[in-house]
Amino acid sequence: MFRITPALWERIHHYASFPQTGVSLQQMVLFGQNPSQGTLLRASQFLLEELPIRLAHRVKELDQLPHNLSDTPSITKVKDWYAQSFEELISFPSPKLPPTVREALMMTSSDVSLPESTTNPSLSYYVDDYGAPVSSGYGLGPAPSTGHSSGNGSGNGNGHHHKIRIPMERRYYANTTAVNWPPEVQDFNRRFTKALELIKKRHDPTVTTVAQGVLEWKRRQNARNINLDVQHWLDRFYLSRIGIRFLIGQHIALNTLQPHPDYVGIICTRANVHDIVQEAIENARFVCEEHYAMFKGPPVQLICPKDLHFAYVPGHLSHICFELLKNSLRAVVERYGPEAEDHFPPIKVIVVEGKEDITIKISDEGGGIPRSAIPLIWTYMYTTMEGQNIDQDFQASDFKAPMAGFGYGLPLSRLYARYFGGDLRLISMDGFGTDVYIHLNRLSSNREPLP
Ligand SMILES: Nc1ncnc2c1ncn2[C@@H]1O[C@H](COP(=O)(O)OP(=O)(O)OP(=O)(O)O)[C@@H](O)[C@H]1O
Repeated sequence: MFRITPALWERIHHYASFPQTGVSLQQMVLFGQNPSQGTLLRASQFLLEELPIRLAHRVKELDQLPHNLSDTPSITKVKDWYAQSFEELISFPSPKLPPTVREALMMTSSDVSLPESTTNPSLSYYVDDYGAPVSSGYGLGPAPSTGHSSGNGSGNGNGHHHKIRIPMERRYYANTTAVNWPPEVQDFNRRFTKALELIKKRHDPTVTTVAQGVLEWKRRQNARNINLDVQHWLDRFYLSRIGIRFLIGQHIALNTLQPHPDYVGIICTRANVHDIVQEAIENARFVCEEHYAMFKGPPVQLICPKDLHFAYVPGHLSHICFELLKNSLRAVVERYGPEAEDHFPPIKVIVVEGKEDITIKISDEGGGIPRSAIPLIWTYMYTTMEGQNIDQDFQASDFKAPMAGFGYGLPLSRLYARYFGGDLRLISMDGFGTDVYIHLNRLSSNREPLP
């Protein structure tokens, strides 16, 4: 079993004293196009610096959770995973590179204009425990030296040597197409990708394990709902996890997937909204029919231009739509009863493209939600499904959920929407039905909100 030694704690605290650096979807698209081994190396070096900072922030937070939550075995387990991944990254051996290659790596592009990112509007939602808005963590503060970060191996590796921090777009990217990369570079990229794959896998069950911890704690406290500070903490923690997994997933994809004209890593530059929503409708109806043992679930009407494209991570959008559709289907079935199979009122999905946003509205006639319950629906663990238990199968991934019962659908979907500068809103007409609006920022220049 992994243990956090006092020396490791010291490193964790040191890294946690540095701000995290947010990236935007637009930057990731531009930097990841036609990557050379040099670009990939540069991206690895950025991650070797950025990921330990993000992980360290989380280990520290996991350790300082309020109300003795950090004592639950599940939370301790998650903390150890974060610390272990942190240690693997900070001790990852740097490549031995000839001076010419090191110089080439430091070159940033002159013919590509590097896009800057803008503040993510959802950042204002993530306040710290004292009610103050959290900072974006972006800026020119000092960064810890990892011995990898500058690409020239000049860091002393003891973590106490500071240097001026350059903006993300210059740290992540180098214009390296005309360089002949020695085999060491490819070898390093391959090894680093393998290490990231292991780390990603280790953290697969994080959401369910943390949920388990909160559930244990809720039972111990005999509490019906979770406190506001725990709620805020979970929002920050899960949001940060989306970001860490996005960076890791993007890097693995860039290193391992065959080039595709519509994809840069896991980002689809021409994500077709109609097709993604249609697929989510089919999947949600299937799960609903299985769950209620029905032949035909409530009908879903989709009104969406067939040629509406934008740059997005399709997995994030499918996840949001699937979760919301499941909620609507369940509400309709429970209001009318499974025997009303042929008379269910349809759920309407309308997609519209505006100047800044693409908005998806999902309207159901499932009876709505009483106003008194509205604040609760955004809290984790709030569900009206009977027999709340964490399905062990759910561990496999975030994207394989049962019909309902976990109380994570709405709050997690909202985090996914906010991650790239969008939002999620719900308006209910008690006694009639619910409208949910998914706002997606189509400009994709917002950097990640990093609490
Ligand atoms: N469209 C809707 N109509 C009526 N009630 C809804 C609707 N959407 C959500 N709710 C209510 O909000 C609660 C919380 O929803 P949420 O999606 O967060 O969790 P869940 O569906 O219960 O479980 P899961 O984590 O599996 O999604 C639901 O249990 C339900 O009572």
